[in-house]
Amino acid sequence: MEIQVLDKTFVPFISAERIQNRLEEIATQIERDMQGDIPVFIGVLNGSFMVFSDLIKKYKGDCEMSFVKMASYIGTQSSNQVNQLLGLDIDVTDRTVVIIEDIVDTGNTLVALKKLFDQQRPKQVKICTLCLKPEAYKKDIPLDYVAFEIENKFIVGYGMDYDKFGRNIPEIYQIKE
Ligand SMILES: O=P(O)(O)OC[C@H]1O[C@H](OP(=O)(O)OP(=O)(O)O)[C@H](O)[C@@H]1O
Ligand code: HPA
Repeated sequence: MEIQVLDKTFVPFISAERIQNRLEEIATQIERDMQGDIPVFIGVLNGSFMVFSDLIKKYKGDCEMSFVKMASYIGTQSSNQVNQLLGLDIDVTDRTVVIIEDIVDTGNTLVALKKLFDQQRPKQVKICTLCLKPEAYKKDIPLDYVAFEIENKFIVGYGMDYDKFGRNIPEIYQIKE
């Protein structure tokens, strides 16, 4: 069923069940790749709060976690300027960092995050994202874990907003054009 968020109409896109199934697979994949390392999971606020919570509940190994807060979107458009609103409060020197994003779109946020983390000389930085828009992403930072590759259309729900609204919707909706 269609939903309305502010002035835009959205149609159902990825169900809550499909999200949980993919997160189960990705948690298992990360566990396998850690090979004894204790990762530091970093959630990128605001958008990643739901995927972060669900993914780390499915991760069975030892881990640490923290958050950073970045913002760049106005409505449905990237402003191309990524502002860091909350910085890193954990020492990641020589640690394996797993950055958890809700979506990689233009990749502007990812470039800013990579710069922030590389300054701290971690052992490695892995990138995990719930959604990736391959047509929009033109940066060369490799993505390690991608739950869904999607077309280049605006989405909302499961943490992601349209102009601050829609984050609390438990599944993902796509804009109706
Ligand atoms: O690849 P990009 O084009 O940079 O887009 C991806 C970023 O955009 C969203 O954040 P936003 O800046 O909207 O802040 P929010 O997390 O508070 O919604 C999303 O959570 C990603 O962090
Ligand atoms: O499609 C999107 N929806 C919500 N937030 C976003 N941030 C980048 N792309 C998107």
